[in-house]
Amino acid sequence: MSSVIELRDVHLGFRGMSLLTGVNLVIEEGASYALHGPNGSGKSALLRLMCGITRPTSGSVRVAAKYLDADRTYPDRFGVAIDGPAYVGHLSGVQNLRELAGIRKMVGVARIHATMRTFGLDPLLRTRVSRYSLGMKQKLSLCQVFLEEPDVVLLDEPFNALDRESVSLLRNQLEEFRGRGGTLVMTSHERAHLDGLVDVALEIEGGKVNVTV
Ligand SMILES: Nc1ncnc2c1ncn2[C@@H]1O[C@H](COP(=O)(O)OP(=O)(O)OP(=O)(O)O)[C@@H](O)[C@H]1O
Repeated sequence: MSSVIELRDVHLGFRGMSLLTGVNLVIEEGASYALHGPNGSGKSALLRLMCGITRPTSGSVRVAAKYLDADRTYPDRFGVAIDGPAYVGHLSGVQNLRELAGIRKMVGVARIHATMRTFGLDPLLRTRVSRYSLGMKQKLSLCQVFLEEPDVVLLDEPFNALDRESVSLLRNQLEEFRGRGGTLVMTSHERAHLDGLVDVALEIEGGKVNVTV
């Protein structure tokens, strides 16, 4: 196995407060990780570090070269949902995804519709996203993550606001993603949702990350 992300002696602080204090962690290709810890322990902050949205105060975060090229600071082939859904409120769900797909032109309308159906969203629904329910916004965010068939997926509380059927749809999608060798790191306060979906459980405690399974 090769590593996708390596954190070496990572410290992260804000305004004199230390959140992470010497994190050493290797995310291996094709493995799935659960990231646990109490509210405010730094789970989202760690996910942001892993994809380069934020930089550590000290230490290093290295993403495997195959996901980066010379002019790239944000890794390629990563699907990330960390800080809640990002969308254009006055557009419909399908219009939002078409805008997103238009940036890289990797996928067409058929793939957009199929992805929406995977998560239980109707591609023909014309409701603007600002009027979507919380669960519908969450599903749209998951569509954004999986639309271009990423190799590495980082998800912060992906089961939030999902009803039972949608939880099952997401679990199916994550199983399929694992089945095709994807690398996954995700948080969930509802540990049962992750049953059978992860190889390694990580726990943030006192600014450090411990492997618990
Ligand atoms: N950019 C930032 N500037 C200042 N403080 C920050 C920043 N990012 C995170 N924090 C602080 O770091 C702490 C940890 O936040 P984080 O969102 O990573 O926790 P979490 O473990 O994901 O929590 P939860 O379980 O509630 O989602 C919080 O107190 C937060 O306010």
